[in-house]
Amino acid sequence: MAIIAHLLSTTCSLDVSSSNKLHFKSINQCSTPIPTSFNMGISFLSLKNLSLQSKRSAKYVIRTSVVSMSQKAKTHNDSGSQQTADGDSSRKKVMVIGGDGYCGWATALHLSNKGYEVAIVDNLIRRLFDDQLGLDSLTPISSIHNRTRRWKSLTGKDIQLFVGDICEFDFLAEAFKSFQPDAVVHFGEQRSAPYSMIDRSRAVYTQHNNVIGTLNVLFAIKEFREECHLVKLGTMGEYGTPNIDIEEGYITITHNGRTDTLPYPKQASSFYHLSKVHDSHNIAFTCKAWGIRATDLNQGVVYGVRTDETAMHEELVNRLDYDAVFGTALNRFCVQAAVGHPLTVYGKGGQTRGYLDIRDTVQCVEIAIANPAQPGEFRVFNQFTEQFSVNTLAALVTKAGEKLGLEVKTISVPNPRVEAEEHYYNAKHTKLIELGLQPHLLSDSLLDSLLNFAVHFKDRVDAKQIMPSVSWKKIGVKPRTVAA
Ligand SMILES: O=c1ccn([C@@H]2O[C@H](COP(=O)(O)OP(=O)(O)O[C@H]3O[C@H](CS(=O)(=O)O)[C@@H](O)[C@H](O)[C@H]3O)[C@@H](O)[C@H]2O)c(=O)[nH]1
Repeated sequence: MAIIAHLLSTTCSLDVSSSNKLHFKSINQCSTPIPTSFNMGISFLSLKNLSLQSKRSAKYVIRTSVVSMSQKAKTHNDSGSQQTADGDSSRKKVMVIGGDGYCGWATALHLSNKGYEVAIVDNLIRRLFDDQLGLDSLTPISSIHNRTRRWKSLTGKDIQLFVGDICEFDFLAEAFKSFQPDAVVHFGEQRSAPYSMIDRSRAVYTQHNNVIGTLNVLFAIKEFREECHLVKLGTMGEYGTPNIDIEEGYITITHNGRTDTLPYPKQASSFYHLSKVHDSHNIAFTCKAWGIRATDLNQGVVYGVRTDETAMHEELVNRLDYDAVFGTALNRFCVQAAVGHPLTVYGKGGQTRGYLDIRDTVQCVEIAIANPAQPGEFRVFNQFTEQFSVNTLAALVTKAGEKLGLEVKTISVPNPRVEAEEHYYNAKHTKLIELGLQPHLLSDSLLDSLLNFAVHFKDRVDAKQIMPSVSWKKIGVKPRTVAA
């Protein structure tokens, strides 16, 4: 281990192959440059003694936990099983890109628990964003290596790990050829709207990382694994807030006497949300042109932290963001209530979105994988279970907080975003239900447990991270640190 640690702190690239041989390549040989935006932005950022150069050597490739023969030979009767042509029972292989993040980690464990053979692909940059901006998860989270080791020791199940950047095609190609996935779940994107609106470099980074990463995944499927089903995390934010019902991906329009079913109009409202629109177009095109099979999961705002698997051990605990850059509305409100900070409703608070429990995120992805799209099909599911306005969420958290003896106040914060604050919103979300989704609707007990969770960790809250400091209108070209 000491040797490996030393090597990682130098400018070497490391590949631990399945034959347990170590392969070294110089970074110059194998990597494309860090996105320019990062090179530009980094010197302005508070790095809390972090050595960026060593963090950047996350451009190495580590592959661990090769599935043992004995494990392969086991019979699985759960949803991860499939019959091979010769009648052998083997497990469906799922590559979870972004498997160290909030939704990705919970999903990787869930699929592993259900009998799928899982590999996580991740460049660990989400952890670097926290270090750059001086943020931290409410919950203490273990390293990805400790996470997967703990999972193995608790369940006997291996999760393979490929640490690297999917924007580097060579890395992704190696991971594909080595793991040979039957399905790829792609969470590996910069997913914060405020992050994408900090400055020019973050806007460019977000679109480069998300669009190029997805393009590379599409090329990898075409080149190495034609039958592989792409399950891509999109967003309900692709649709914006039109004054008509939102359909699931497509709308049938009659115009000048002719009728066609067309992609639903996209009106995204941040450089992040726009990156998902661009992804959807690229995926739709490659389904048509190359026969890729894909499901775009237009997910709403996720809340909650515990899933059956992450609750098994403290080293498996998921991250929970409450800061104004990565924290999402309901999670933020629960943490705010726990520490006595007024709930931060932006503007008039009539902003309505689709929401879902993280336990339903993992269920939806499992359903999509178990019911793959056909070759050439670009399928779109709206992945949320209930709609709420921000004002309604604040009222629910106030009521739940009071039951626990917390005094909860709400303030109206000048809206840092450009978005409608009062609008019509009615989005369809029936396709996943038809395939068997059993929603965990927002209940008093979930709010109680989320609030209790937040109270438990309240000493870890940095109150300076709660108020928003990223403005949609003030975004400029100058790289900036989001001041705490
Ligand atoms: O303290 C807050 C935080 C948010 N909001 C409002 O709550 C709504 C939702 O904001 P959010 O930060 O919870 O969610 P958003 O930025 O839309 O992004 C999150 O939810 C998206 C789904 S959706 O919103 O597009 O349906 C995912 O794609 C993203 O990855 C995820 O970060 C917005 O109108 C926002 O203005 C407040 O009023 N107060």
